[in-house]
Amino acid sequence: MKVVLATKNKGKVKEFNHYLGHLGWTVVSMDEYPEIPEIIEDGLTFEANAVKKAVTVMQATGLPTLADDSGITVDVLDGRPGVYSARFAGHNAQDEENNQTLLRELSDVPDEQRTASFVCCIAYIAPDMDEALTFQGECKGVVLKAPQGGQGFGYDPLFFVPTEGKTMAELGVERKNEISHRAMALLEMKNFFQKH
Ligand SMILES: O=P(O)(O)OP(=O)(O)OP(=O)(O)OC[C@H]1O[C@@H](n2cnc3c(O)ncnc32)[C@H](O)[C@@H]1O
Ligand SMILES: [Mg+2]
Repeated sequence: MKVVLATKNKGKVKEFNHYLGHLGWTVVSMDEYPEIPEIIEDGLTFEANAVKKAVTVMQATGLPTLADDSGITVDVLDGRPGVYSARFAGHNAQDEENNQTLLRELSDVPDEQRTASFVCCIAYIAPDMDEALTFQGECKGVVLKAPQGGQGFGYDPLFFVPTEGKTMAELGVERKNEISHRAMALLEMKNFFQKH
């Protein structure tokens, strides 16, 4: 299977390539389609944004397309930043700035109240389909008070996974792709395609 991966996030590209490579899928990067304009992620849910990204890129390329919308939901912040995770510190914010914003918002919050989840929705659509398929995944963790680890991307250095005894940034792509929110959504997708 040949698919376009509708993301500009290099960390996601690495994880998808690693996972889909094992499945024997051929992945075409968005770099090959510089003419596709920026997609405004104005959905109120991960699903709405993932579908919007997948549909836009499928229509522009005429190829089967996968998109991912994801983020961190922090319990004590009533689920924020959620779908706004990429823009927590403002439009076009860097990972480092978003992480600083998260640490600041949680500066007075004790350890036992720093629980959070990483959430991922993957959308798949091909030209012959009426609507996108979507697959969800979630991974529970705790937001640390300082970053730990140098792998991964985004909020990974702050996201401690109790069952692993490590942050996501300490796991490496192989292990992250077995336990992360993205891995869970990819597993759902893999199971679907094995049955259909
Ligand atoms: O929209 P695309 O082009 O795919 O790339 P993006 O980085 O803007 O991706 P999103 O809109 O889905 O925003 C996701 C946000 O959540 C963060 N995030 C998502 N998955 C993550 C992961 O596995 N580890 C750490 N942070 C993650 C990521 O850093 C962004 O700030
Ligand atoms: Mg985005």
